[in-house]
Amino acid sequence: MGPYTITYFAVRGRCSALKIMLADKGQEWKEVVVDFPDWMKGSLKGTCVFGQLPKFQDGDLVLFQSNAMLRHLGRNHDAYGHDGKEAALIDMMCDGVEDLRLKYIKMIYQEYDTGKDAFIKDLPNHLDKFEAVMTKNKTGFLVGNKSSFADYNLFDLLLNLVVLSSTCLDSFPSLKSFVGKMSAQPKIKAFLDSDAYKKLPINGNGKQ
Ligand SMILES: N[C@@H](CCC(=O)N[C@@H](CSC(=S)NCCc1ccccc1)C(=O)NCC(=O)O)C(=O)O
Repeated sequence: MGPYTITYFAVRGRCSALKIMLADKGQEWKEVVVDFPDWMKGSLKGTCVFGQLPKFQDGDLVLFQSNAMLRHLGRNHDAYGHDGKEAALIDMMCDGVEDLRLKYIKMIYQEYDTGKDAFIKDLPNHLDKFEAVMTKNKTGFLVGNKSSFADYNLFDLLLNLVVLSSTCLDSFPSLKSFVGKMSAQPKIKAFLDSDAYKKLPINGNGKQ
């Protein structure tokens, strides 16, 4: 696999789950950081399948859609379950994470001042679904007995949510333990402690 190149804006956004997974799998990658004014000129945008970033290159394979990138790495780095049934459940959980991520993104970019408090108030109604799955599975992962791309996606989103509301996991012990264990994984810890990660804002509008 590889070499890997990630082309994105100078934000964590939709690429930090991907990078956390790559780091945990001991992989290296190149980054092409796109300046927003350059992006607005349209030459790169016109080459993107959906007119958007991130763009992910794995050798001569070029992918768009951040969840497709996670699935591709899941297939190639033993993070897509032990069989078709687990793979289907992992897909389901990744789609569930995407639903919550989209609500988060909408609040951050479109409704931060008027909608932040309501979002935080409603958050337990979403976190309790992931808490129930994590608790029922008993392994410390969403599905099966090893980390999948859905776990990296959830972990990244939970890190953002804890920045937004530091106490949001206090009523969810399985999720809190999950974040603690993932954060303590040596390769993940090294990446989260790196300047490459820390120097980037979570979102593109300075809100978090
Ligand atoms: N379904 C896609 C969504 C990709 C996406 O939304 N990309 C955004 C960036 S990712 C994101 S969280 N966007 C939120 C707002 C934003 C825009 C530009 C820079 C940073 C953030 C983008 O390319 N915006 C520029 C454009 O559409 O011309 C995926 O999962 O990759």
